[in-house]
Amino acid sequence: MGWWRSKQATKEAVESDATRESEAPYIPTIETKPLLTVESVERTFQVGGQPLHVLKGIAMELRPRQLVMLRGRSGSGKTTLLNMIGGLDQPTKGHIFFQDLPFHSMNDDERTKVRRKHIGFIFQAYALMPLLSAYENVELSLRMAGIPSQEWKKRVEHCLDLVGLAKRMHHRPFELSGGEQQRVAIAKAIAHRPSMLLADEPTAELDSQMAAQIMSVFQTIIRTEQVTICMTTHDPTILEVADHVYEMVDGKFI
Ligand SMILES: Nc1ncnc2c1ncn2[C@@H]1O[C@H](COP(=O)(O)OP(=O)(O)OP(=O)(O)O)[C@@H](O)[C@H]1O
Repeated sequence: MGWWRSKQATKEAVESDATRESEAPYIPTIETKPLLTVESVERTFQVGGQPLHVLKGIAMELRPRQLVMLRGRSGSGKTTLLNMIGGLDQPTKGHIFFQDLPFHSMNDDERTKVRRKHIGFIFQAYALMPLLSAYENVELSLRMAGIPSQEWKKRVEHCLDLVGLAKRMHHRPFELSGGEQQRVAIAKAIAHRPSMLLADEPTAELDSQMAAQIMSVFQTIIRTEQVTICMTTHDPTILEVADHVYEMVDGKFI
């Protein structure tokens, strides 16, 4: 293809994109107000009577429908930070606002209520009930969140369909592969429609193909469920799908 023709092809592609864009409804990709704001956060543990400074002044933001990754070596403080973002732990110093709610000054009961309604968690080791089927595992999370029982069936089926497991919903965890179990855990974590999903090393136990499937499911649920995802990882190969990567070294971002 000559220079002119390739230029013409590009022009046509741009014009047809522009036409599609003008027909599509306007959906802003990134809203301006952050979902979560972390300001000057420090976390110190007392170990054997000595202070251990694990987080040393962290500032970050999560915006609606972003996929954000925390990357760093083992022991750098990623899980400690994720626990704080999810309201499971509180900073020694600094502020964490989930929307307008000050996680740093709210008590355990107040944070638990926010967590149950608005946050979903995914762990490295799936955390499924071994005797319950995929369907029953997801249903359990709706029951725990206090969702009315008449809504369960539709929502459970929808969530399992989203993660590509509609045909496996009556399997128990031991009848599923590691990647499939992690996808059930994702369905379980999004069932109550949280606005934020936190995942601690969700791909660590999986081979690269299964890890790629999990990242593809994350991209789908950001789009369809309007969720924001913050995850920790060691894996450099999955970083390219992130909207933002925070690199942590010894309790600080670099
Ligand atoms: N409750 C605690 N009490 C004392 N020390 C703690 C506590 N929680 C975490 N630490 C210490 O804080 C440091 C950071 O731990 P953290 O689990 O946040 O690291 P990480 O980056 O998530 O590591 P990994 O990738 O191995 O999970 C470690 O030295 C750990 O021993």
